Amino acid sequence: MTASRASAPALTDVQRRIVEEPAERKALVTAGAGTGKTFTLVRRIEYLVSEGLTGGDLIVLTFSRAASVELRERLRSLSGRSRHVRVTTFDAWALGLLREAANDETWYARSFDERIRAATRVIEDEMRAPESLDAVRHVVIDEVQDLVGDRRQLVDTFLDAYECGFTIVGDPAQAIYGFQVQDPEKRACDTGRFFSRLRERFSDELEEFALDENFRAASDDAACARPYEAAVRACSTRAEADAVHEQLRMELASKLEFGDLRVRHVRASLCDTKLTTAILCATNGDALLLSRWLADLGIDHRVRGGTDDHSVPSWVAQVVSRLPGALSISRDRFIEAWQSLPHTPDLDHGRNAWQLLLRTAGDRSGHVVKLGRLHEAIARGHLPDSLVAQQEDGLIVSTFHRAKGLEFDQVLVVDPGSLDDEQVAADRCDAARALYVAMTRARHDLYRLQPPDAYATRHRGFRLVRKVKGTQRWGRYGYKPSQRLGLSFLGEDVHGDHPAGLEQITCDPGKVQEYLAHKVRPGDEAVWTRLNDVPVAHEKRMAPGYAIMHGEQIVGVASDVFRRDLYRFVQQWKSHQPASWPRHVTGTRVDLVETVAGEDAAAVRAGLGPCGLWLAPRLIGIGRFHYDRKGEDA
Ligand SMILES: Nc1ncnc2c1ncn2[C@@H]1O[C@H](COP(=O)(O)OP(=O)(O)OP(=O)(O)O)[C@@H](O)[C@H]1O
Repeated sequence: MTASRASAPALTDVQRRIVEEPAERKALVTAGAGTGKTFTLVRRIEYLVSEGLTGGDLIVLTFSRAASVELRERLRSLSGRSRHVRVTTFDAWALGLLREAANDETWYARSFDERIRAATRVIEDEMRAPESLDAVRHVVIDEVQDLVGDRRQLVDTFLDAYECGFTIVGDPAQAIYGFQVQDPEKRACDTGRFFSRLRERFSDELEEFALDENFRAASDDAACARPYEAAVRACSTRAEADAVHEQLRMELASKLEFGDLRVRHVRASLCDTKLTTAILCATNGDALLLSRWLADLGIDHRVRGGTDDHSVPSWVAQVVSRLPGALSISRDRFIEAWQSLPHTPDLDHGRNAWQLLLRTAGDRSGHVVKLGRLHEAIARGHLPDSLVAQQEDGLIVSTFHRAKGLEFDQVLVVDPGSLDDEQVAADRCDAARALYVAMTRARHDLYRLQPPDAYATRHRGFRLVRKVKGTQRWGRYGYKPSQRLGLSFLGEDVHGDHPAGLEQITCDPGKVQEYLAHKVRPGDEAVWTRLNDVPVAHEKRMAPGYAIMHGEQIVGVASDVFRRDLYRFVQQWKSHQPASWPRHVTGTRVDLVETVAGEDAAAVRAGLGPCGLWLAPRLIGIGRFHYDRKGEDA
């Protein structure tokens, strides 16, 4: 997705004007999909750096870790000091401000939204606002259409309080991060409010720009959603959303069907490594079922996680396990351990890995990594974006939302179907904009893809796979209201406090770690097996324990989060009867093997050293329940 500076395309006249504005300029750029907003921002940052701005003078803000990694990657392709500009998410920026204002470590334990609100109060209060903010000369924000709720307030407050220039870019037609404001009414009011506030507040100084040349779409098919941009941008009522959603669906229906994936040459063109390919679905439930279909056909792929899903790579725990008893690591010891890892990782990658660890948990000298600090950073999720970046190569399956900001050579879009009657206007507008985003991601080819009924969330107009109330999960229901046939998995479903083998079901934890490092691969099947028949603690509202099996080997046990959500799901209908719990749950796959930070004492008891870091599988998919009792089998 990046190009070296020498081979980078030339800027258009408007792009150049934006790029070369003085640092004190307040510039708002609104433009459609694929018109080069991010491309222009990168060059703008490069220009500002060439004009003498440094890390302290320049703030670059993005929404998600994925967006900040993408922007940083693009900056890295440039030469000089712009490679080192700090790109940060709103959440990381807020946390940084709070820590500067008062070195109170308890901020880590608060939610993202709490930190954002607290950081806003810090900026408002002259006595507490960090001095570093006085130095800021320019703020760059990408995808500003998503700025709603607390994050909008944070930026509003900062721009009111500090006199600095800004370059803010966005596309109102792609405003779909509605989850930041749960209440759809409030969300409808908030959408677009940042743009209008900016225009009011800086009416005299604001310089507005529009980009209108689409550089992404190199074919008519790839450009087919463009004519709907104005309608998508403007839609705010139920009728408008329904109309444009239907028009986009009809446009999609006129595109070529990708073909039957059971046919070998069709599969081969899906997995062509010379092309980047994405399959996009409306919901995560759709994406998980589609992923199951691909797995059943033996097609390698990755499901794109959410913005806050992050996993620490397995090499971290593997390196630590090669340094028994160590409390800190030097570069030489790290490289030595790195070279002994399985799957012969290359040395350049090892040198980068060392730099990432230093950034995460380096000591004052900048030459040694403290393992205690590393444990703390992993446990708190306070990690550099590049350490936890999702792997983006190969075939990607994603929701429409999560594909925002990305582009691919070929894109296959699954028809989202008509909007549900019960959806309110704000959600309908979000859905129309999400479909527009999906249909604007292709560089060359845009296709339709229809999964078979067995892998679709709807059957004969009935939603058999739907969101489970009060959880982030997707549930598989039957035609009878009492039927509970499966549940989706989340990142935190494998118990992380103690390593596999130590509690609930005992075996040699060291051997499990070896097994995870050498035998478990992304895409492998995992089966959840109920550990006991005791109808567990109803007062704790938890389902029984489950062991996670990879073939004959136990690789983990279910976390309390999973057991509570399973309890809630199964008991939803049968609240006055003792529930029957699935004997097995199949249909889960290993997403990856990751490093987790658990209890130090548990690691010591397990013979895994003093650092509390070990390997655990992360699982994905919508499981399928298998019950003991006849007639209830899924
Ligand atoms: N002046 C240009 N000449 C040639 N290609 C360009 C130019 N500007 C941008 N591009 C290319 O157009 C594509 C889209 O650019 P970019 O991702 O920056 O668009 P965007 O407006 O941020 O898109 P979206 O909002 O849809 O994510 C990229 O491949 C980029 O390299």
